[in-house]
Amino acid sequence: MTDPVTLDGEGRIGEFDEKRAENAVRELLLAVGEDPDREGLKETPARVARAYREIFAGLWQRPEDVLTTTFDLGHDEMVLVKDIEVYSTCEHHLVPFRGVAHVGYIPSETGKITGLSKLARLVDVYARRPQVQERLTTQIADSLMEILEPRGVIVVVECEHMCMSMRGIRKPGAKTITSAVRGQLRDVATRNEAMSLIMAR
Ligand SMILES: Nc1nc2c(ncn2[C@@H]2O[C@H](COP(=O)(O)OP(=O)(O)OP(=O)(O)O)[C@@H](O)[C@H]2O)c(=O)[nH]1
Ligand SMILES: [Zn+2]
Repeated sequence: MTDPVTLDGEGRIGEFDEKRAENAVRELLLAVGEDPDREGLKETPARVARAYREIFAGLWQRPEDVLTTTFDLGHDEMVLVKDIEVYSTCEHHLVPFRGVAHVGYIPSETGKITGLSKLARLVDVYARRPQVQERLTTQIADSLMEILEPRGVIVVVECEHMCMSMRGIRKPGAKTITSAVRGQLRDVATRNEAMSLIMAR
């Protein structure tokens, strides 16, 4: 099965090469000293390839593909969706990092807003790529600024990185918090209001 040709975030044309991923997983199993032909592993390369297709699906999506529904409601106060679950993949070790994202914005003068679920979809577009948390955070903020032209944006991401928990420094529970703030949300009072909403449990 091959994907239809799609555009990735940078406008490149391409497709996920499932066969190549499958071969690479088989090679990896051999490299770690496993037997990819033993009963339990026979289907694993194909399974992992399908999983990678899903985990990295965001490479073939653009933010404008998901921020489709916009309305001009004239609402000019802050809109904030918090605790959006994030599953992403650390580009250094190809292991997961997971946590939550909080995404807020103050609509444009005309009150251009988007569907709430679209903010969560936007998080997924960028999370489903090989990532670092800082880039994930700024990409969400910058694409919202570009597409909704709001007066301000705040994005806060809190994640635990498996590369710090299950290997290396082995510090499970350590959380990394990153933020990106644009436009009017840089004003101290507005930013503090957003942060108190985000931090309230
Ligand atoms: N800034 C940033 N660093 C990350 C992120 N995910 C993983 N890292 C770090 O990337 C670094 C890669 O460091 P290297 O020294 O090249 O790799 P390494 O030898 O495996 O490092 P250790 O994890 O310290 O064992 C590590 O310090 C990771 O903690 C991220 O989202 N943002
Ligand atoms: Zn890592």
